[in-house]
Amino acid sequence: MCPHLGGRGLARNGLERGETSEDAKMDKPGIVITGASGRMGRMLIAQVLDSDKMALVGALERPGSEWVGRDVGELVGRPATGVLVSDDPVATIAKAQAVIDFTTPEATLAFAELAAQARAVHVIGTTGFDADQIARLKPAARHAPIIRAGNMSLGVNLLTALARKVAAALDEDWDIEVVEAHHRHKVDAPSGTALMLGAAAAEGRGETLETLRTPAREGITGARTRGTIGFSAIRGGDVVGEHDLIFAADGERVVLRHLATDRRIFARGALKAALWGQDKGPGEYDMMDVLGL
Ligand SMILES: NC(=O)c1ccc[n+]([C@@H]2O[C@H](COP(=O)([O-])OP(=O)(O)OC[C@H]3O[C@@H](n4cnc5c(N)ncnc54)[C@H](O)[C@@H]3O)[C@@H](O)[C@H]2O)c1
Ligand SMILES: O=C(O)C1=N[C@H](C(=O)O)CCC1
Repeated sequence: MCPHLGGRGLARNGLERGETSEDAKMDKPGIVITGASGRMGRMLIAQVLDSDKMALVGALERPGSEWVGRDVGELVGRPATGVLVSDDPVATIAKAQAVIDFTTPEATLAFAELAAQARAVHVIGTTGFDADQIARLKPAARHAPIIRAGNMSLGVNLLTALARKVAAALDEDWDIEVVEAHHRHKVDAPSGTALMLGAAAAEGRGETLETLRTPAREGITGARTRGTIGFSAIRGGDVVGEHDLIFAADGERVVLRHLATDRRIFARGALKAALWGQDKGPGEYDMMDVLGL
């Protein structure tokens, strides 16, 4: 781990004598967006540019991206901002008070180390981590806050709290299944949201998802094993994200459903997390912490 490069606690209210609004803007938490040209990256850049509570200080793309060296304004169909897309995470993250990251698991692991060196809040929306990759985030969380959630929307986090309660109230006569649908470009399954809902249901039953999760079904699977949690994934078109958590018993079903129709809900949650984390100590947090659920 390198010495402290960045640091938080820069936010303050009002202008100092002789200071312009542009100067004051620099005292707001400086945000770096990774995966800048991605579906979420563009959404995040637009929301940070529109916010009066934070300032965009950097944007990252993978080396070789056609967007490297171009102004982020161009990415979101706006005038030039002076912030150029970079492929240099070391120099860019050193300037950050928060890094908002919706990329890939391996990229996120590298950014976690750099955010920790800068003592910057790392907001992780990336999904598709395996257990080993999640464990590899731990050293970074000893130096700065990491806020990670498979879904940053208020609706899904509320539903997750509800899922825990419903699962606690219903016994194993109620089979639990998660069915999710996403756009044709999504690379991971089950979705991060599906895993959040499954984990909450398992917790409600006093178990972990690792013990209750049933492998994906294909062929002659045999009858369902009582008490397990199953997952099914649909991929197609431009579906933003749909999740059903189904509790199925003889004669009746309870279905908890979330439908996302606009990616702005995820970006909104991520910006909230970046601000919330500014006065938090090192550690691992999630959106339930941010939202106080
Ligand atoms: N937690 C949530 O609320 C939430 C919401 C939406 C998407 N996601 C997740 O966010 C991730 C991204 O989703 P998306 O739809 O924006 O994908 P996307 O493919 O459109 O965007 C990912 C971007 O990351 C860039 N990237 C990859 N490696 C990089 C690197 N080393 N450095 C910099 N940039 C790099 C890619 O070039 C791409 O532009 C996925 O894991 C997705 O599941 C999470
Ligand atoms: O578009 C995606 O990819 C999404 N990923 C998250 C997940 O895996 O649940 C959240 C919904 C959209």
